[in-house]
Amino acid sequence: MKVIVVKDQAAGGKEGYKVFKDALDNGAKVFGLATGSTPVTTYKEIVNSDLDFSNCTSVNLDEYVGIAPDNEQSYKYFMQSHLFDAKPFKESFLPNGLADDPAAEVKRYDKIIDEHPIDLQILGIGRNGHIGFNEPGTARDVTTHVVDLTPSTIEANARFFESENDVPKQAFSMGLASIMKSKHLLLEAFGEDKADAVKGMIEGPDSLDCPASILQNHPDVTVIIDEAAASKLSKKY
Ligand SMILES: N[C@@H]1[C@@H](O)[C@H](O)[C@@H](COP(=O)(O)O)O[C@@H]1O
Repeated sequence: MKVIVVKDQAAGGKEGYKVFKDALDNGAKVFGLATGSTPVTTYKEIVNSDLDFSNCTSVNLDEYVGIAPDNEQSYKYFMQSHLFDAKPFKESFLPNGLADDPAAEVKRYDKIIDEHPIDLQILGIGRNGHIGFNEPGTARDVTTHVVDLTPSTIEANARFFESENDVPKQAFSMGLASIMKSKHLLLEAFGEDKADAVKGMIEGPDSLDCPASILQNHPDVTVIIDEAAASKLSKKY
């Protein structure tokens, strides 16, 4: 893993932007995208740049079950407002939170990922080490699936909703096997509440208890963290 420690999230956004730019310059055509507060500064740098994704495809990591794409809490809405409105892609895929038949939706999404192999996948990390919505204990050979969110994730994501009760209890998520197929992975983490998860990912045992520790097995991972998220690492990076 290439670990880059920056002062704060704003500086992390600038580093994240460089990874996207390098990928584009090197011919990347398919970008795996993430939501949450973490990638926001990277998306902002991209929006304020002249990078052009109009010949590219995006494939998002996850979406809440039961939420319509035009609902402000949906990940689709997040992507529109943080990136796509300013930087449209040729085509953009997200799971459909309102799919009538979840099993068929999972198949549809796996087919999309198979047909659009991801060149660069950006990831955040949950406080419990989840990536996408792959919670601790998730098997590593799983592709897209419906996840029952853990109380810790529901509590952490409640800040985006009026109350914790409004947070959906399930989500569609790319699986760990799908994520590991991406050519290059960029994981970002900012703030002290990510320090344990970051330590588990980089220095902890490679274990299902910390889903992000699977990244220790990927040949091309860039990790961008701020000093607070790096504060529990025993080695200097
Ligand atoms: N499914 C998302 C993840 O993709 C994200 O990485 C994580 C961290 O969110 P944040 O970046 O807001 O801390 O939260 C959610 O659960």
